[in-house]
Amino acid sequence: MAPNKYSILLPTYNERENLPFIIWLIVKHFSESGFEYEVIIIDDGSPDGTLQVAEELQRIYGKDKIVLRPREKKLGLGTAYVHGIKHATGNFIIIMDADMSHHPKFIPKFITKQVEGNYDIVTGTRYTGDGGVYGWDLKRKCISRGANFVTQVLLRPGVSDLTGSFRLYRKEVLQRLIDACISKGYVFQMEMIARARQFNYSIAEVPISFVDRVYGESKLGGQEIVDFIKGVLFLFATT
Ligand SMILES: Nc1nc2c(ncn2[C@@H]2O[C@H](COP(=O)(O)OP(=O)(O)O[C@H]3O[C@H](CO)[C@@H](O)[C@H](O)[C@@H]3O)[C@@H](O)[C@H]2O)c(=O)[nH]1
Repeated sequence: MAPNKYSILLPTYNERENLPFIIWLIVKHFSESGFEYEVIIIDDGSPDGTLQVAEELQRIYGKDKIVLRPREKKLGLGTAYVHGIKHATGNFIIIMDADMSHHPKFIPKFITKQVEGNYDIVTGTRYTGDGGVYGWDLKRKCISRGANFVTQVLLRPGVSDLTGSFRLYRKEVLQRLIDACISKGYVFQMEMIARARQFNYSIAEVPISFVDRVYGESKLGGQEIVDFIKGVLFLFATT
């Protein structure tokens, strides 16, 4: 049987400063653990020149390790994953942020957990065990906690952190969930877990520390929050 291969989907929008660090850490942790991998960078026409940095990283680390699948304009986080999976050659997919809030040191823990329990999905949690959030102001903490509380009550997902987005999926599971999911943008992450529960996929959690970005800005704005509330109500009604 062929060894597992892990495709890391890395969506980027204005991540020029962060990209070299996150790629270096991904390469380091995969090299140390010996798992086979590729990183697929999905840049949405970032005006800060992220794609040029990605091209330079591809030159350094090689085209087999750094795959570029850019799009011309900003089309949202959810569709970036949809686009990325089309090009993934691994049998497992890892999705994570490129802004250093998700540390690649957790990836080997996700993989170990998946292998131990033969899970379909392993999801990072900030809200149990050693998990935590560092660097957010009170407003952002309240938004995240509030969103989690509401989704826990309405959707009863069986995972402690529904709005996080550091996850490992079996590729065919992710593909089926993507096909079933309607939401775009931030609520996409939440719908993925809600649909996974509907389909009876097994899900494990790994505590992670989420550290607020130092460079660049979050793309979470008023419209995303409105879309999120609409999305929760839609999932409450349909799952
Ligand atoms: N390609 C592409 N990438 C995008 C887009 N919007 C954001 N990204 C990339 O997606 C990642 C997360 O975006 P942020 O805007 O930094 O997210 P955040 O506000 O910190 O939110 C994070 O935490 C939330 C939970 O608290 C998560 O729900 C969310 O998915 C994300 O992980 C980053 O790598 C960013 O460059 C887009 O339209 N297109």
